Parts: sequence; C-alpha cells; structure tokens
Amino acid sequence: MIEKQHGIVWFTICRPTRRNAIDYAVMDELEQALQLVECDDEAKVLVITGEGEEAFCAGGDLQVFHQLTTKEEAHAMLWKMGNILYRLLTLPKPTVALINGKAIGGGCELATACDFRFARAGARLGFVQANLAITTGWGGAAMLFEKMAYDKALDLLLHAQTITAEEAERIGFVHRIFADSLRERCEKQLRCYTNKPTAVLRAYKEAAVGRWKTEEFRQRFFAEIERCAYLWESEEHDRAVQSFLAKRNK
Ligand SMILES: CC[C@H](C(=O)O)C(=O)SCCNC(=O)CCNC(=O)[C@H](O)C(C)(C)COP(=O)(O)OP(=O)(O)OC[C@H]1O[C@@H](n2cnc3c(N)ncnc32)[C@H](O)[C@@H]1OP(=O)(O)O
Repeated sequence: MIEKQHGIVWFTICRPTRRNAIDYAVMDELEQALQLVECDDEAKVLVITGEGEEAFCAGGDLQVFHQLTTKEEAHAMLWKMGNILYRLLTLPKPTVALINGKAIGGGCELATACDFRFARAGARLGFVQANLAITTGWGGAAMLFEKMAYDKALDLLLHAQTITAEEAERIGFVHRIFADSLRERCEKQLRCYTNKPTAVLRAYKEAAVGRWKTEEFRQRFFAEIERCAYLWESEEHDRAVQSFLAKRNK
C-alpha cells in the first residue's frame, strides 16, 4: 500500500498472514513507490514498513519462489528484485526502513537498502539465507559491506541467526528504537528532514550514492545474484525450503 502524507511516502507491505513475505505483486508495487518518490517534488522521504505487529518482512515468499527450481528461473526473480533494491539504494531522496517486527532474510536486505533503519523495541532481525544453503540474493551482502564494519557484516551473514533490534543498534545496523507508536514517532523523527527543500534532500542523496553508481560496485552487487542463483539449484537449498514448508503443511 502506498500513502503520501506530510512529505512522507509510506510503502507498507500488506501480507501479514505471510509475515509480509515479498512476492511479485509486492515487487511491482515497490517499483511504483520508487517511481512516485523519484518524480514527485512533494515526496521528500520514503518510509518502508510492514502491516501488523508481527513482521516487517519475512523475505522472499518461499511458497511462491519454491516453484523456481533451475538457476535460470531463480536468476530471473533475483535479478528483478535485485534491480529494485539497487534503485532503492541509489534513490535521490532519504529512505527509512521502519522495522515494525521480524525482518528475516530478504527482509533484512530490503532494510539494508534504506539509508536509515528504525525498529520496534525487541524486534528480531536475521540474514538467515545461509540456513537455506544460499547467500543473500538481492544485493544484501554487497550493501551490508558498504554500510557496516566488515567484521560485523561478515558475522551477521555467516552466523545467519536472528538478533534483537537492540543488538542491531549496538553494531550500527539499526539507528533508532521505538517502544510503541512507531508511525507517529517515525514521522516526528523525520520532521527535521521533511522541513528542508526537496532540492536539498535530492542534492545530498545524489552526493551520497555516487559511490554506488560506479561500474565496480555494480559488478559486486550483481555478482552476488549470480552466486545465489547458482546455489539455489543445490539439493541442500531444496531440502531446507521443503523442511520449512512441510512444518506448515504447504
Ligand atoms: C528469495 C531469496 C531471498 C533472498 O535472501 O534473497 C529470501 O528472502 S530467502 C527466504 C528467507 N526467509 C525465510 O527463510 C523466513 C521464513 N519464515 C520464518 O522463518 C518465520 O515464518 C518467521 C520468523 C518469519 C515468522 O515466524 P512466526 O512464528 O511469527 O510465524 P510462522 O512461521 O508461523 O509463519 C506465519 C505464516 O507466514 C508464513 N510465512 C512466513 N514466512 C514466509 C515466507 N518467507 N514465505 C512464505 N510464507 C511465509 C508461514 O508459512 C505461515 O503461514 P501459515 O499459512 O499460517 O502456515
């Protein structure tokens, strides 16, 4: 769902029964939100969040994407979402992930693509892809190594366990923690940005993202997608996803 209010464009993933997992419809709607923010001068900041209090985003929809069995099929999906997250990473307006609940797998990649991460107290976050015998597949690792200390980023990816928002704040992944009233607190926090001319916000973001528009970074970002597509075909990945779905009789 896309809303615009007081200079903020709110993009909400509205799939709470699937813990706001991302399917192709969510990808398409997110692209629409990015287009709106890029083109609308009244749009000063983009906030991405999830519906409900359980989850921000559970990553890729395993029930949908488990149908993708070959490297080529996986690559097409990973490439689509990878391009969307690259566009989010380099958006010429400030962006915020308002982590209203669990952020898992690709949900953490989505949050990493944003400039700032504000989280509900106690929310759990985890780059769990290694437990599925794959790596991040939407550019999440490339972005994490750009935005965090090398050792902290590598540990998050290799460990593949969830941590609390408070732990994530300590290592510099989360910037603010809100106990409750997340949207109100987020909007209040952003007033110091939304009260600035759009042209200034755009100019500073263009200065900030120049480093990620180089061919060198783009090669690193999209090589990750190739590696994930290769691993996707492994039997270990198939077994790990089957195991998750079986527990839910899917
Ligand atoms: C595509 C690649 C991408 C990438 O890395 O590039 C990825 O993100 S790979 C996918 C990584 N995501 C996961 O492995 C998360 C799997 N889900 C979980 O671990 C849990 O569901 C969790 C922690 C998100 C929430 O746990 P909780 O106990 O609160 O809820 P349930 O597990 O009971 O789930 C409730 C309901 O939601 C469905 N669900 C949850 N996650 C997904 C998902 N990723 N895809 C599809 N559906 C999901 C789950 O099946 C339950 O449905 P129900 O019909 O009620 O059984």
